Order: sequence, then structure tokens, then C-alpha cells
Amino acid sequence: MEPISDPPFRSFYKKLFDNHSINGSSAKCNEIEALHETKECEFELPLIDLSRLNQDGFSSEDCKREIAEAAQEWGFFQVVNHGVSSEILEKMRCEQMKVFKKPFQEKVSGLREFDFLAGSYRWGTPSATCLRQLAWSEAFHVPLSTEISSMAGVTGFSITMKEYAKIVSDLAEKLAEILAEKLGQKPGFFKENCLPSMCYIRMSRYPFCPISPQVFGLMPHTDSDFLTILHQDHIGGLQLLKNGKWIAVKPKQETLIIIIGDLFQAWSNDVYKSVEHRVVANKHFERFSIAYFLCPSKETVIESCGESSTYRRFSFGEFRQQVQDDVKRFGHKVGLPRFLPSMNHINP
Ligand SMILES: O=C(O)CCC(=O)C(=O)O
Ligand SMILES: [Fe+2]
Repeated sequence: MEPISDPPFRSFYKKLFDNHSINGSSAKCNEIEALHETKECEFELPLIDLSRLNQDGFSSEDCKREIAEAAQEWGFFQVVNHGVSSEILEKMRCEQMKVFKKPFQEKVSGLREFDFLAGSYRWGTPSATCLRQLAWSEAFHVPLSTEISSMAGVTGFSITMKEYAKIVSDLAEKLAEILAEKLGQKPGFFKENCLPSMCYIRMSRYPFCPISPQVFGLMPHTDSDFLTILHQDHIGGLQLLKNGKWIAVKPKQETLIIIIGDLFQAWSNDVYKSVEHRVVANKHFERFSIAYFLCPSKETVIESCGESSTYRRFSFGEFRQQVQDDVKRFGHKVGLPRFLPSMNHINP
């Protein structure tokens, strides 16, 4: 029996489980499997000490160079001394655990004492046609445009969340401006176009999964934002794709993970890389993570900040709409290749 707070994966997706035991997996799923079942390996992700940004010019420049190199080579890196205290991280984690412990039905229909979470609950993968496409996870995807603390149900959680959002958004803007500077751009683009109220926080829970690795905690994907700041707990399971190999991102206390998103890749004209990542579900332990997505307004036009441009210009709203349409139509996101001039009319 699944605990009452867990989403009903088995009963709701019964057809997928039944089909799986009868047919193994479909041709389409085998294809997905072939793409993603490359051998996992261990690698040290770049780890950057941000305290150097406050030191003399030389150390600070060194640090900025490392950030740009990591974004270029990996699209994924870890930071320490980032200014987000372990106290606030721990507080967020406690509050997050409390909300996820609520009965499933309450989470679906909106938690009365947490007004600001209303309608933000997601679980599983509604478009999944086979087990391999089912995400064994649940999440609250919270737009920060909801006036978190001015809503009726002001709770300890809404205060913590607001505090967290403020510190992390400062860090996101700082990193984005450094990456822009290293491309030779004038400061200000992110301050102007990515107001904290346009950004999102996603709190995720990955219940332990007896049938791992048959299903993922989260399917392979790239992030549709400029950059993501991720905090994962000590369980592990996050992996990124590098040179065709999946690399495990080992949890490290007090570090935050920075992930370059599609918009930065387009804006930097492929200099910075938005890389695929996924979460492998754990057989025995539940896992929690919190992601902050640095996003512009939907009207913001994304085009290469340099002279030539690989992708055609698009607004963020258009990009998001295209992602949603593709997921509906093909069962998966196509992302940036959709905006290559030659790809406009081609089915992926
Ligand atoms: O939970 C994680 O470690 C990754 C989450 C993630 O990639 C996302 O929410 O886009
Ligand atoms: Fe992601």
C-alpha cells in the first residue's frame, strides 16, 4: 500500500504497468531506453568558491572566469560560499517535508493553510504512454508572482519561502550578470528582464520507488529558463549528460548546483550549454530538492547577444508555448532545435 500522502502511481497508471508486464516495453520506449541507457560514470563536477567574488580584483576575476568556463564546458557546476545560509536551506527543507506529508487529496485540491501553493501541484507524467516516460515524483511549481506573504494564509512556510526566494534571486541575478559580462555584454539585461516576480520555485519530492530503475524520478530534460539554482538533499540521483555519458552529481553539503538553461544557450549563441539532466529514483529512500528558475517576462525577446545567431528570435512566451505543444504532440519536449531556422517545419 502506498502511504496516503503518496500519489497513487500504481492505480492511476495501471495501464502502463499492465502493458509493461505483458509486452516488456513498446518500440518507442525501447528507442528512449537506447538513447538514455548509456553507462553512468563518476566525474568531479566543477566546484566554485564564490567568496572570491568579494576579494581583490585578481581573485574575483579568476572566479568569474571559472564560472564562465564551467557554463561553457559543462553547463552545470556547483558553488560554495554562495550566501544562502545552511539555516535557511534547512528551514525550507523542513517546511517542504511538512507540505508533502499532507494527504494526496489535499495536495491535489489545494492546501487551505498554504494559499500560495494553490494550483501548483504536479505529479507523475500525464502524457506518458509507457512506464519509461512516467516520472516517479511530485512537485509544487510556484510562480513567484503570487504575492506569497501578502496572501490570506500567512504561515511560517510563506515567510521562509519569501526569504529563500529573495536570497536565491539575488544569487541568480549575480551569476547571470557575470556570465553576460564574460560574453562582453553590458550589465543590466537580467536586472531589467528577469524580475524576481517572473521566476519560479519548484519543490520536488521523489518517493522511494520499488521498481527503480524501470522508471525515472524525473525524465531527461533541459531547463527552459536562463539558469536554475538547485538544492538537493543527501540522497543523490541527479545525473547529467556529458559526451554521451550520464554523470552522477554527488550530493555535497552546503553546495548549490547551477544549471544553464535553454534561454542562456540561445542568448549566448551556443557558448553556454543547456545540458540534459534527469533524476534516477531511489529504491529505498525518498529524496527532496528545491529549484529556482531564473525566467524573463513572457514578452521578452530572446536572440543572440552577439552578431550572428544560430536560432531565430523568439519570445519566452512563444518558447514555452512551443514546449507545451510539442509535449502534447510528441510526448516530449523538443526545445531549442525547434528554433533553428531549418527546423521550423520538420517533425522531430
Ligand atoms: O530534483 C532534481 O535534482 C532536479 C530537478 C530538475 O531538474 C527540475 O526541476 O528541472
Ligand atoms: Fe531540470
